[in-house]
Amino acid sequence: MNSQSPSPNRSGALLAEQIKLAYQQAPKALFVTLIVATMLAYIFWELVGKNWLLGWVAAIYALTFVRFLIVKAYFRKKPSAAESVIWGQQFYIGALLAGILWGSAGSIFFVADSAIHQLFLAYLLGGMVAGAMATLSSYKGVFLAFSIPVALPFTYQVIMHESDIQMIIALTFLLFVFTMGRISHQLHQTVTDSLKFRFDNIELLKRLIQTKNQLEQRVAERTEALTITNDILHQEKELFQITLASISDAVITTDANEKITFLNPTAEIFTGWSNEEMHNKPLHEAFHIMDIATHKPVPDPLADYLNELENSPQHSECILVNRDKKEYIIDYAVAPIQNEQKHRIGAVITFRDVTEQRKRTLKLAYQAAHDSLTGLLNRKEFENRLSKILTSMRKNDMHALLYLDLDQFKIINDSCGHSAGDKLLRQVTALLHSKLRARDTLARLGGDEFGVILEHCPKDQALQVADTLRESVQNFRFQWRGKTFTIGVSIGLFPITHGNQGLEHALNAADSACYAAKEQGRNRVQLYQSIPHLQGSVEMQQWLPRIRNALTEQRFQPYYQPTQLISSEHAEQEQHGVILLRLHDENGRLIMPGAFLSAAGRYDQVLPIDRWVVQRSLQFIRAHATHTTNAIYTINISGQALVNENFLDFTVNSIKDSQLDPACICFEISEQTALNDLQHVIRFVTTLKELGCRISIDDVSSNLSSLNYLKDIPLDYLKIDGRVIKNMLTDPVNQAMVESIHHIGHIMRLKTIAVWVENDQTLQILENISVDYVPGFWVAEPTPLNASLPLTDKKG
Ligand SMILES: Nc1nc2c(ncn2[C@@H]2O[C@H](COP(=O)(O)OP(=O)(O)OP(=O)(O)O)[C@@H](O)[C@H]2O)c(=O)[nH]1
Repeated sequence: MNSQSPSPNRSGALLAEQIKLAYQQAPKALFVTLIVATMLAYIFWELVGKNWLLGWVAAIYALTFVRFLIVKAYFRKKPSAAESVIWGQQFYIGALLAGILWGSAGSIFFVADSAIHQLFLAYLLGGMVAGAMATLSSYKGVFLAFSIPVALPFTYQVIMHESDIQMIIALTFLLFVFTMGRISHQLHQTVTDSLKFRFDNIELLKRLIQTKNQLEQRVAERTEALTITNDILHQEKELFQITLASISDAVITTDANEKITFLNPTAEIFTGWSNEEMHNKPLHEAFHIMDIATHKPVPDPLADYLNELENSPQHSECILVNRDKKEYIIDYAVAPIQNEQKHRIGAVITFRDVTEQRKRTLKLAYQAAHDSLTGLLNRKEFENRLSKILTSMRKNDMHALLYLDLDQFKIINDSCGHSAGDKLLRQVTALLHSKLRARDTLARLGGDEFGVILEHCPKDQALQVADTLRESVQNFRFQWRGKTFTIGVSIGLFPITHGNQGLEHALNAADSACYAAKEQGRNRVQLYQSIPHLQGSVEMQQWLPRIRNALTEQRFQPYYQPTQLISSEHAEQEQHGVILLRLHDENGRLIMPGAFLSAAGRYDQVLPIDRWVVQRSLQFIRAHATHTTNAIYTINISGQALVNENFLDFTVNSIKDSQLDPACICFEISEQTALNDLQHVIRFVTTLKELGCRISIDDVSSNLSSLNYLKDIPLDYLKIDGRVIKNMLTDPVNQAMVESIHHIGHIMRLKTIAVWVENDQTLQILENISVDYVPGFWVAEPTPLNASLPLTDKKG
C-alpha cells in the first residue's frame, strides 16, 4: 500500500495510533502537572489571593483527576480504530481545558511588580508548553489546543505593563511557544511518519507471512503430490519387478549404450548369468546368439531394430549359447525404450525357448513330406520338387523322371503277409538308394510305386541308370522264413527338357511309359518317346474327363443279352441273361467297354461305374420282375469293386432297398480277379450268397491250380474261357479241356456256361458234353435295357 495516499482504513488506524500515543504519554504528563501546580501554589502562596489560588489548584486537581479517569477508561476499553475518534475528542477537550486552566494561571499568578516572579511564571508556563510539546505532539492539534490558551493570558498581562523588560519577556515567551509549536509540528510529522513506516512494516510483514504461508502450503501440497507420485512409482516398480520375475518369458533390458540394466529370473536361467553379474555389462556377454542357418554369431542383435523403433517388435529365431555353452533355439523380439521426447534410452529383449516346438515342427514337416514306411519322400513332396525343377528349367537343362512299379509284389503280400511286403519295400528302397547319386531324388509314390528325378542327366545316361535300377531289383533276392523270392520292376522314363508341358504331363508321361513297360511283359525300362502307341497312352489319359462326364451326363447304357439253356438235364426253365455295359460318346456313338474300361481301371473310375451299373441293373430287374418269372440276371463286377469294403456294403444295401428276390441276381467275377485277391473275393461272395444271390465265375481255364483255389469259393455258375471254346472244333485238346472243366464244374455242383459259341457244330458238341447254358451272339444280340419292354431272346 502507498504511504503517500493512505486508504480510509489506514488513516483511521493512523489516527487511532496517534490518539493511543497521546493517551500513553498522558499519565506521566498528568502526574507532572499535579507536581508543577502544587509547586506553583506553594511559591505564590503569599503573593496572590488565597481564594484564587486554592480555586485554581482545586480546578487543576479536579481536571487532572477526571483526565486520569478517562485515560484509565481508555486503556480498559482498548477502543477500535473507529471508536478511537471519540476518545481523541475527549482527550482534545481535556488538553484544551488544561490549557485554559494553565493559561488562567498566567493571570492569577501574575505579580505585576515582580519581574522575577513574572520571569519564573514565564519559565514555568514555557516548561508546561515544552512538556506539552513532548507529550501531546503525536495527536495533531492537541498541542495547539493546550499551548495557545496557556500562552495568551500571560502574554496579554505582560504586554499590558508596557515596560521594555516585560516586552522582552512577552516576546521571548511567545518566541519560545512558537518554537515549541514548530517542533511539535515536526515531532507530530516524525511520529506520523514512523507510524506509517510501522504500518508499512506491519503490512509488509503480513504480506511476507501470507506469502510464507502460501509458499509453505504449496511446498506441503507439492510434497504430498511427490509422496503420492513416489508411492505410485514405487508400486509400479514393484509391479514391474514382480511381473518380470513371474512371467515365463526371459527379459533383458539395456540402456542406450546396449549395456545390460536388468535380467529377469527366466533370463538368468537361460543365459546362466545372474542379474548382479551382468549389471552394466555389454549385451552380447549374456545374450550370445547365432544365426540358425549359418551358425554364425549375430554381433549386434539390436542393430536390425534401430531403424524400426517406431514399429512393433519383430520376432526372430536364433540360437542362444549360454554360459555353459549349451544351445537353445529361441524366439526373440526387441522393443525400444523411449523417453517423452521419443529418444531411445534403451531396449527390451524378450525371448523364449522354442527348441522343443521347433523340433516338433520339424518332425511334423518331415512327416508331411516323407513316407513313414521307407523314410523316402512321399508323392506330395516329390511333386513339389519336380514342380520346382520344371519351373527353374533353363534352355539346355536335361533331367529325367523315372516311374517305377514293382512287378508281382502282390504275390509277396499274399503269400508271406503284409509285414513281409513292408520289409521288401524297405529293402528295395535301400537298394534303389545305393544305385543313385546324392543329388537324385527318390520317393515312394504309393503302394509299390517309386519315383526318381535324375537331375542333369541326359536321356541316354538316364536309360542306363534306369536299367541299372531294374537289374538290381531283378537280381535282388528277398528272404522270408527260409524262402527266397525274386521280383522285378517296370520303369517308365520321361526325359525332362526345356519347354515340357508341366508337372501333370511329366508324371502322366512317366506313368504311361511304366504302364507300357508292364503291358509289354514287365521287368523292363520303357522310354516315353519310343512308345509306338504313345499317342494311345495320352488318349487313355483323356478318357478320365470323358468317363466323368459320361457318368454325370448319364451316357452309360446297360444292355441285356440272354443266355440259352441247352442241357436236357434241367427240368426247370430258368431264364438267364447278362447285363452288359455300353457308352454313348459325346457325339452319340456307341462305345464298347473294351475302349474305356482299361482307362477307367487306370484312373480309378471303375468303382463309380460299377456302382452305377448295380443301381441301374437293380432298377431294371425290378421293373421286369413282373414280366418274367424264374429269370436270373447276371451283373459283372470288377476286381477293384470286389476288394472295396464300401462297395460290398453298397451292394448289399441296394439289393435290400430294391426288395427284389436276391435269387434272381447273379454277380459275375473273373477267375483272374478271384485268384488275385482270394480273401476279399471269398468275403464278397460269401456275403452275397448268404443274402441269397448267385455267383458266376468267368473265364475259367483248365489251369488245375486255379480250379483248386476255386473250390474255396461258394459258386453257382462256371463260365468256360471263350478261347478254349473257340478252337474246340479244330483242336481235340480244347474239346477235352471243355469236357474236363464241365466235369469238374458238375462235381462241384456248378452249372456250366460256354461262351464264344460261333456255329451250330460247336453248339452241338457242347450239348453233347451237357454244358448247361450258351450265351453270346449266336443266341441273341445284346439289346439296350428299356424298362418298359419285356426281355426277348432267340431261344426256341
Ligand atoms: N506290404 C505292403 N503292401 C502294400 C503297401 N501298399 C500297397 N501294398 C500292396 O501292394 C500291392 C500293389 O498292387 P499291384 O501293383 O497291383 O500288384 P503287383 O503284384 O505289383 O502287380 P503288377 O504291378 O501288375 O506287377 C497291392 O496288393 C497293395 O495291397 C504297403 O505299404 N505294404
